[in-house]
Formats: sequence, C-alpha cells, structure tokens
Amino acid sequence: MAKQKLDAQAVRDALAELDGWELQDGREAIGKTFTFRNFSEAFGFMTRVALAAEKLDHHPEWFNVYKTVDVTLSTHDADGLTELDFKLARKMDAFAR
Ligand SMILES: C[C@H](O)[C@H](O)[C@H]1CNC2=NC(N)=NC(=O)C2=N1
Repeated sequence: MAKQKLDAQAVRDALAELDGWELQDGREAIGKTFTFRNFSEAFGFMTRVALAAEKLDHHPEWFNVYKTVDVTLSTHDADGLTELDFKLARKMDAFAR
C-alpha cells in the first residue's frame, strides 16, 4: 500500500525519524534544502536521486541553483503524502551524506 495516503499522525511519526525535512505550507508535501560544496556535487546527488526515482517510479519536485537543491516530495496520485515520499526522502538523505 505504498501509494495509500498517510494520515496526519503517520506523517508526524515518519517526519520525526528524518533530519531536516519539514511540512510545506498549504500543501501536503515535505521539503528540504540540500547544500553541497559545489555544483558538481549537487548535480551528482541529483543524478543518483534521478536513477533511484526512476526505479521507485516516484519523482521529486526540485529546484537547483549552483550548489543548493530545494526538494519537495508529495504523491500526486494520492493528493498527499505516502510511504513513497518518505522512502525517497531517506534515499536522498543517504545520497547526500
Ligand atoms: C504513471 C506513473 O506511475 C505515475 O505518474 C507516477 C510517476 N511519479 C510520481 N511521482 C510523484 N511524486 N507522485 C506521483 O504520484 C507519481 N506518479
């Protein structure tokens, strides 16, 4: 049931396990800004995430300027947050280490 919308308590529990991710204003989505040493590291991160996102068939909304990557995760098909968003968030945190 990866694409089942999580209720508010489940979202709070999942968020508590993560570092630096926050609920977005006015939208059921989580976001985080990743900052790297330079563009090459930022883009390397995005490349790894892109391959993982394809495998999961779950894709980030993101915005890159030089060495920062602003990420928003939400499940459009469920109009909210699902396990897939938290799975991708954990992968992103692992790739950014
Ligand atoms: C057809 C395809 O499986 C869907 O459109 C997938 C693709 N990637 C997706 N990514 C995200 N973030 N949410 C979705 O609902 C979603 N749906």
